[in-house]
Amino acid sequence: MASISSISGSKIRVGILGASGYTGAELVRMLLRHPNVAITALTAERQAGKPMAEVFPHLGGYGLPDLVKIDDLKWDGVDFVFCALPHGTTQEVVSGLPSGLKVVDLSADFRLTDPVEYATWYGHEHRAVDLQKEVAYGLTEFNRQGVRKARVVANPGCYPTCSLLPLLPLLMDGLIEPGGIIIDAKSGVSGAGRDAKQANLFAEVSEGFNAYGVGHHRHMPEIEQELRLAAGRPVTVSFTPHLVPMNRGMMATIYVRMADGITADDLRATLAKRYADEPFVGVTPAGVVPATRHVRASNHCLMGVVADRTPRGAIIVSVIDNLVKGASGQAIQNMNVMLGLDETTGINQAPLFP
Ligand SMILES: NC(=O)C1=CN([C@@H]2O[C@H](COP(=O)(O)OP(=O)(O)OC[C@H]3O[C@@H](n4cnc5c(N)ncnc54)[C@H](OP(=O)(O)O)[C@@H]3O)[C@@H](O)[C@H]2O)C=CC1
Ligand SMILES: CC(=O)N[C@@H](CCC(=O)OP(=O)(O)O)C(=O)O
Repeated sequence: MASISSISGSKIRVGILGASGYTGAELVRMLLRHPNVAITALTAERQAGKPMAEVFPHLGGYGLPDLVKIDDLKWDGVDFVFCALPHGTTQEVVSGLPSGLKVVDLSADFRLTDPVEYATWYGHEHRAVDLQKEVAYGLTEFNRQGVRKARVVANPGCYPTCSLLPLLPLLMDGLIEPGGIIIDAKSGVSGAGRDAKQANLFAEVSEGFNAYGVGHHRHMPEIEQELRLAAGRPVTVSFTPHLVPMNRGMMATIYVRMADGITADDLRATLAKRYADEPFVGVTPAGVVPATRHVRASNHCLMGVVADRTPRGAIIVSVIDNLVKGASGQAIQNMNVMLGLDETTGINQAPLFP
């Protein structure tokens, strides 16, 4: 049998932990068209031992390695790791990896910089406090330098990505007030992962939709952590996620109060200027708000701004694909930055419409 390095030539040999899950499969789908990458290892837990095509028939015929348990993985055949495991399992796994490996972690385990805050929201002590200090938060458009230098990158959550991209530039420029921000967000069901859960059964999800985590969702501290850095002072948000009957897609409808003398046109102009050179972030023209199908299966975030009738009120609508810019696409964007590749390599496909 040929060795891994001779199969992959000079390509970067990538391992995906959690490849039997939704974000793992999305990483595989996207990396198969990445010209600098060879997928050399895929792991699973309950599905270990199976060929990828048995778990995901749409990924058959690409010569992918079979799924193995993490403990059975041959690390000498891997240069770069994507970790797509449930939060709570990842701190121990990542801190046990060979020290030369670069990692993008898609879970929430390394996103909160304060281990005390982590313990408060995730219900257990942080298990890799020393490693946490060297992790970069990977909202790529706002931390390229940190991501470039980091060995471990914490990929942001899907709701934080969708909310932070419009809010950060406006807070940084003092165009909106840091108090009273309301984020009313909706996610497709793939956001909850592939694990069987009663709440995600067709009969529970279809023909209706529901709010969840009301008043206490764990993405709140992550959003506030990054908004605090942008505003230079504490920021609290009201954040309510909803589960809607679609497979993929996410929308955040955000209510903000503008600073004195600022108009919705000013907000739109500021966002358009901030993102003019960004390949993955766009702003819709006045009078147009984006829909989830405008970014489906792409690494794009699209946002629109409208004046509200309330005094100094504005409404921002931001959309992403939770599995792409909200997870696997942004993870590959971060890998590209960490490896000094063109940031758009392998992930610059247009959205799938309709
Ligand atoms: N889905 C989304 O839209 C987003 C997800 N994320 C985060 O990305 C991570 C992966 O999410 P997602 O792909 O949706 O999750 P899934 O539930 O679909 O997949 C989880 C994966 O982890 C494996 N796994 C589960 N438990 C263990 C364990 N104890 N040890 C080793 N492997 C294990 C599963 O293997 P098996 O099935 O074989 O047991 C599976 O491959 C999560 O942390 C999630 O919060 C982040 C942003 C968006
Ligand atoms: C629809 C749905 O259930 N979505 C998930 C968010 C997915 C995600 O980004 O979660 P992590 O922070 O674990 O990465 C949730 O609300 O928990």
